Amino acid sequence: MNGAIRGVTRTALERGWEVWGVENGYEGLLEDRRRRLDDRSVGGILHRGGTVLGTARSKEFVTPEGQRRAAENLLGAGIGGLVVIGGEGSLAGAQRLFELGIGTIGIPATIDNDVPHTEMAVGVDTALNTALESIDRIKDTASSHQRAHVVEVMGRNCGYLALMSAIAGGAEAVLVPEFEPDPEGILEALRRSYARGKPHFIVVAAEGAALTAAELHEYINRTPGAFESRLTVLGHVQRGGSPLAYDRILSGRMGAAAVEALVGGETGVMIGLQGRRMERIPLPEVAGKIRPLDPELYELAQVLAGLSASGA
Ligand SMILES: Nc1ncnc2c1ncn2[C@@H]1O[C@H](COP(=O)(O)OP(=O)(O)O)[C@@H](O)[C@H]1O
Ligand SMILES: O=P(O)(O)OC[C@H]1O[C@](O)(COP(=O)(O)O)[C@@H](O)[C@@H]1O
Ligand SMILES: [Mg+2]
Repeated sequence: MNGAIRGVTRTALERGWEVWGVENGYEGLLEDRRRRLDDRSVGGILHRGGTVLGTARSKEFVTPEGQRRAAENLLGAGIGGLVVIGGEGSLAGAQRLFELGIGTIGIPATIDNDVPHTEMAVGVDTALNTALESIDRIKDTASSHQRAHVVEVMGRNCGYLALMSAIAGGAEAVLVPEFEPDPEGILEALRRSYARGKPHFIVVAAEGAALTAAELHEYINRTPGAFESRLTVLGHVQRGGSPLAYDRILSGRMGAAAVEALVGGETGVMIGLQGRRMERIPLPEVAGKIRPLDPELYELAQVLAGLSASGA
C-alpha cells in the first residue's frame, strides 16, 4: 500500500495539489487525524510492507452516522478528493462517501484478490510469493521425511491465495471455501500418492475452508498405512514484508491513475487493471462485491497434481 500512497502523493504534488495522508483508515477520518504529505514524506517507503499511514477495521464508520461525520470532517477541512486504498469493505465505504458528496476514487488492495473488475489488487503478488516460498521449504522437509504436510494460508472467505499457491507450489490437494471439500477423495489421492512412491503429499488449505487444515491434518494421521501428517499455519507473515517488483509497479501506476481521474473530475470510480490498461470502474460495481474463484483454475489444480485414478 505504501507504493500507492507514494504514487498518489507524487502525482498530485506534480499537479500542484496539496496532499494529506489520513491515519488509520476510516478511524482517522472519524477522528480527523491527517498529516500533510510532501515529496520527502513518501521517500524511502516503497520497499516497506504494510502502510506507513496505518489502517484499521472501523465498526463506527459502517454506521450512517459515522459516515456522515467522516464526510463532514473532510468537507470542513476543504478536502476536494479522497483516494481509498483497500478491499471490498473499504470500497463500499468509498461509495458511501461518494454518495455524501466526496469526490472519491478507489484503489483495490487486498491479499485475497477478490475485488471484481481488476485482474490484480495491490499486495496479492507479494503475499502469494511469500506463501509459495514457505510451501517450497515445507516440501523439502516433507520429501526428506516422506510426510504429508497441510499448510494453511490466509483467506477467510476467499480461496484465491490457497488455489494459486497450490498450483504454483505443485501441491497434491487444495481446500478452498468456495468448493465443497471431499475428504474421502483427498485420502484416496493420499493413498495413491503413497503407493506410487511419491515422497510427499502437500495440501494447501485456505483459512476459511469448510474442512479446516487442522481437521484434515488429524484425519490424515488417523489413516493407517499412509503418510504421517504435519500442520503449518502461515498466518500474518503473508501480510507483511518488502513488496515485490510487481506490487511496487502496480501500486505506483494505480496511484497515478487515481490522481488523473481526480484531475479529470471523474470520481466515484475504482482504478482496475484490465489487460495492460488502468480502467475506471464505477464504485457500485465493486463496492462490497466479491469476484468468484475461477472454477477452471480449481479443476486445473487437480489435473496438475496428477493423482486422478486415470492419470497413473
Ligand atoms: N458495507 C460497508 N459500508 C461502509 N463501510 C464499510 C462497509 N464494509 C466495510 N466498511 C468499512 O471498511 C473497512 C475495511 O473493510 P474490510 O472489509 O475490513 O477490509 P477490506 O476493505 O480490506 O476488505 C471496515 O473496517 C469498515 O469500516
Ligand atoms: O488480520 P485480520 O483482521 O484477522 O484479518 C484476516 C483476514 O484478512 C485477510 O487477510 C484479508 O484482508 P483484507 O480484508 O484487509 O484484504 C484475509 O485473507 C484474512 O482472513
Ligand atoms: Mg477484504
